[in-house]
Amino acid sequence: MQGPSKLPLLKSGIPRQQFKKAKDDNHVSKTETTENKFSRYPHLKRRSKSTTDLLATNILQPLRPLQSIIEKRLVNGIGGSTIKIAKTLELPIKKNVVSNNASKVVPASSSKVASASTKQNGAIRRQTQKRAAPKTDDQPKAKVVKAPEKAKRVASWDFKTKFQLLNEKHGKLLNSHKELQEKFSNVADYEQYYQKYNEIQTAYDKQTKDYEKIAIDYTELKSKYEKLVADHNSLSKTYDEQKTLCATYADQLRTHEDNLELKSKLIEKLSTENNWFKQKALEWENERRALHNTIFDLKGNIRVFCRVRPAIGVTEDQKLQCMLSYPDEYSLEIRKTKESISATSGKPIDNKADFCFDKVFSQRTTQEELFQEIAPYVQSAVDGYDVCVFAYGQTGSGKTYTMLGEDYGSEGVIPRTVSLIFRTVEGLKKTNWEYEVHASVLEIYNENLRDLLSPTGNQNMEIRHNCGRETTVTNLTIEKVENAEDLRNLMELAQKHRTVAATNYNEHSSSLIRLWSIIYLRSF
Ligand SMILES: Nc1ncnc2c1ncn2[C@@H]1O[C@H](COP(=O)(O)OP(=O)(O)OP(=O)(O)O)[C@@H](O)[C@H]1O
Repeated sequence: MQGPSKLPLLKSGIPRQQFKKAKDDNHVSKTETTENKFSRYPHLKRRSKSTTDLLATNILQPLRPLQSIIEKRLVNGIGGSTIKIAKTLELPIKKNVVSNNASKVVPASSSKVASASTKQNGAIRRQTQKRAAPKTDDQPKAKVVKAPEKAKRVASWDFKTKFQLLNEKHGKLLNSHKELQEKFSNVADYEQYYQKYNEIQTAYDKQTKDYEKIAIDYTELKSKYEKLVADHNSLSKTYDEQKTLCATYADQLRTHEDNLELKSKLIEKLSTENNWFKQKALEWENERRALHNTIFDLKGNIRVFCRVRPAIGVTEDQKLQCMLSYPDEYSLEIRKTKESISATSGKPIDNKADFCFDKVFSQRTTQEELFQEIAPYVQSAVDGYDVCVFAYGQTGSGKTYTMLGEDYGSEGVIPRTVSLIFRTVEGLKKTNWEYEVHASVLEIYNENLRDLLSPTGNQNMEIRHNCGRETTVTNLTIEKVENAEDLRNLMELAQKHRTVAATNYNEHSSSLIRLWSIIYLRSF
């Protein structure tokens, strides 16, 4: 260890080697420092300390709150005079602050000019640093470049002048403070900006909510869009299939159209032939009618048939009084079972009788077989000729059974005639014939006429014959019938009226003539 006592001391009492080191480190001025002077003039040092304390208490301390503001203003480019004041007052000044004036605060390595200026004013700066060092050890140190103007030298003991200078600087600081206050009046603008900011924030929040809503809608729409795209693809596929199908159908349609054209021509040809055949059929029909009528004329206009009904209420062991035999289809032979002897000659009487008819129907003849013989007359009626079919015989002989019949399968002549008429008419309509069928039912009893289709049974009726050989009955109900069912209904109605009227006369009287049906056809 090297103790300080062994080093040569300077006049101020500082070891020379230490002083030299301080000088090299630029911590100590070449000239005599204020501290040395104070050490030489203790009374000045005491006065100086009390004045510095006074300044620090009364001037510097109130100005401390402005320190940060001044720094900000310096950063924002406030004039170099403020920097000077700050430097003078040893206020901590931020680095990297560049002023437009001659005085600058710059980084130590940023400018050679700054270094040169620092050298020129090294003494003053070192003095200031030395004074300020004990007060603000923890404050950041700033490299201050003083303006090149020559500072007014003030004697170190002339505290009055220093105080005046400080007062002037204080006044300048106040002015600066005033300027700053004026500039801080822009706070109102900031409030407006803040209000504007709030409005913008509110609008931003609203826009954010709208955006979120739109985002949700967008998601839904996107899913819908994707669904629609899928549907579109499906429909497109179906459309393509249908298009292909349409093309196939179009080809088929063209083929059918060609076929249709051919068939139309064929139909036209067949239609011509059909008309020819219709014409021929009409001619043949007229010829047939003429031949049919000729045959009936040859057979005779009035034809008599005989039908034998089976015995009713007779058992097989009971012996009948007569025997029937049918030598041929036109003859009927009746023979008595008991021989009788002539009272005059005493010889046996011939008990046999022979009858001839246009046709004989035995008791085994069915309704169908009988109608086969009647049917040609129906054809004559349809051909336009007058035809009358009636049954004659004693009571219980089977007239009603033959003409009307009984249950299903044993229908008589009239129901079968009705069915045949309408079948024939339907066939003839195809050969351009038009038919109307009318029906009436008339009963004659003791020269009195009764209309069986009228509920009141019209009494004022007369039979009249005109020159055209047409026989009519006045006030007779004539109903137009469209089909077989209509005609059967009319016959049921006539049967009903007949039953009511039967109480007024003798049903078994030979004076009763019942014209069950007068059916006439009108052809065009
Ligand atoms: N061919 C037949 N086959 C079977 N039964 C028959 C035949 N003809 C008639 N009959 C029967 O004889 C009975 C008398 O017949 P129907 O009533 O037809 O006689 P009718 O001549 O009409 O008598 P009326 O003049 O009194 O009215 C009936 O019971 C009927 O069923």
